[in-house]
Amino acid sequence: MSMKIIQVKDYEELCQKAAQILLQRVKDNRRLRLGLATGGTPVGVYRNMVQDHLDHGTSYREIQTFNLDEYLGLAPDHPQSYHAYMEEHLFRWVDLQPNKTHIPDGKAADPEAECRRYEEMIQQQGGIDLQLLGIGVNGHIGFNEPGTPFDSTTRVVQLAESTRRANARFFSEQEEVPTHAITMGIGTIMKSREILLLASGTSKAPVMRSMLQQEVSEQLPASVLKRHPRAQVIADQDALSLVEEELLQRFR
Ligand SMILES: O=P(O)(O)OC[C@H]1O[C@](O)(CO)[C@@H](O)[C@@H]1O
Repeated sequence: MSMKIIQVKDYEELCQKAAQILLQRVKDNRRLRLGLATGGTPVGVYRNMVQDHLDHGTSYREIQTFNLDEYLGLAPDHPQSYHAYMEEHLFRWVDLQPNKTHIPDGKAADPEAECRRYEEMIQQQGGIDLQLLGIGVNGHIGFNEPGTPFDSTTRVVQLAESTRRANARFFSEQEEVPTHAITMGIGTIMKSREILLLASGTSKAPVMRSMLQQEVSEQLPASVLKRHPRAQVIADQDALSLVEEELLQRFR
């Protein structure tokens, strides 16, 4: 199977659909190794998972999670760190075990060593079964900006200015947005057995068109998913508003 697109009406439906797929995998495999993403898009997905946990008691006790990335220089308790984001939106509400949730340490004394440790730990734990992804307006996945080699692994990267601008909304000032991050590489992401990418809203419409239209290229990191044997994209009508119906048909 090659990359498939699930088209949904709006953000709410996107979140329901994504949560439904994640929950199914969690129920099928109590020891699932789940790759998690941050950013605005997955917030509603996590809300649906929390609601399901409260309503139906779906348990995460044996689940391991691996986050894609973390800002360099932000301690876990910094309010804009991805550690804090995960606590706020998911970890504190469900029964995930703290020793089974993994996020790169943005405050590591030796960031290069931290990257090696993180990459090795993922592979030692058996690799990721299902990786959740968002997409940046420039096509980045994780913090893998355009030009990232497809065989890259976990490493320190410099953020593109467009990424820092897009994420400035979470900080009080643009200057506070870190300039660097630790991110899984494209190679790390592509080793996942299954991938689920989410795209919502008109700001993602141009990049979604490019991703579907253009050849696979390191200039558009998310395009690599067209080479993954089990990748699905859930996108709402706004995100697909610039994609011609004929092109969409090829990914159904
Ligand atoms: O969901 P958003 O906020 O549009 O972000 C898209 C992507 O950009 C990032 O937030 C990084 O800039 C990723 O973590 C995310 O997947």
